[in-house]
Amino acid sequence: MAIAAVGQICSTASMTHNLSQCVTLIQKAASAGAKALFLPEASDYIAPTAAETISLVQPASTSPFVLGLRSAARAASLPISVGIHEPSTSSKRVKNILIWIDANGEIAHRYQKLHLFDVEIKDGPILKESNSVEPGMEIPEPFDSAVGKVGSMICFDLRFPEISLALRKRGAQLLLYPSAFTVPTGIAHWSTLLRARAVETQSYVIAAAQCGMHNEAGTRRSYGHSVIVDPWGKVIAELGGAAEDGSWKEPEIAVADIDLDYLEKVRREMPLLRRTDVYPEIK
Ligand SMILES: O=C(O)CNC(=O)[C@H](CS)NC(=O)CCC(=O)C(=O)O
Repeated sequence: MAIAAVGQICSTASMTHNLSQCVTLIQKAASAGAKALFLPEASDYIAPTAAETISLVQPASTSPFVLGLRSAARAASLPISVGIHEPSTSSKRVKNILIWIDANGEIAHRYQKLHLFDVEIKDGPILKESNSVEPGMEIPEPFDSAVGKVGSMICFDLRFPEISLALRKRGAQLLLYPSAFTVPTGIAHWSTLLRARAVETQSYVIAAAQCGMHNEAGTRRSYGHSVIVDPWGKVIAELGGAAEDGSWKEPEIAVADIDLDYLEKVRREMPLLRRTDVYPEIK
C-alpha cells in the first residue's frame, strides 16, 4: 500500500502565484507520507483569453513554474503529476500536457491532451479550447510509479471511455484526469463520469481539479471537487467546491491508500471479458 495525494488549487494568470500554491501542496503531501502528488490541469496558469494563453507559454525546459516544481519535487523526494502548457513546434497554438516529474526532479513522462473542449452551452459556458490548443496524436504507454502503473489523460478526455479502456488494456492501474471542469458540467457529470471510468476499468481514478474563480473579471470559474475513486467505484478521498461567489481560499490536498492487492481482487472476482468476437476490440 502507498499513499497518493490529490491536490486542488486555483490557478490564475500569475505563474509565481500558481507555483507557490503547488509548492505548499508538495509540502503538505510530503508531511502526509504520500508517495506521489497529483495536481490539476493547467496548474501553470489559466488565462482569461486564448491570446493570453498563447502569449504566456514557455518551454518546460526554461519555465520558472516547471523549474520551481522540479526543485521542490527533488527537495521533498516526491514524484508529481502536473498539468502545464507547452509551445507547439508546428503551429501558433500551445499544447495542453500532463508531465510526470520524478523524485529526482526529472521530467520522466509527457501526455498531450487528445480531446479538446469546444462547447457552446446555452446560458452556460462558451469555451473553444481549439482556438489556443493543438490536440495530441497518441496514447503514451502507462508507466510505473510507487503508487501503481499510471495512465495519463486530461479533463475533457474523461468523456471518452475508449482512451481509458485502451490504457487499462495496456496495464494501467491508476487513471489520471487532472481537470478544470466548468461548474455547470461539473454539477451535471463530474462525479458520475469519474466513478464510471473507475468501475468499468476496475482501476483507481485520481482527478485533481482546479477550483474557484480564475480571474478578477469573473469570466472563468472551475468546479473543484477533486477525488480519488477506488476500483469498485467508491470515493476514498474528496475535496469540496468554491463558495457561492466563487471564492475559495486555501490550496489543499486529500489522501488515500492505493491498494493494488484490492485492485487485483476486484479484477479477479468480476472478470470483465470483452466480447471481441462480436464487437471490434479497442486497439
Ligand atoms: O484553459 C486552459 O488553459 C486549461 N484548459 C481547460 O481548462 C480545459 C479546456 S477550456 N477545460 C476542460 O477541458 C473542461 C472540460 C469540462 O468542463 C467538461 O468536459 O465538462
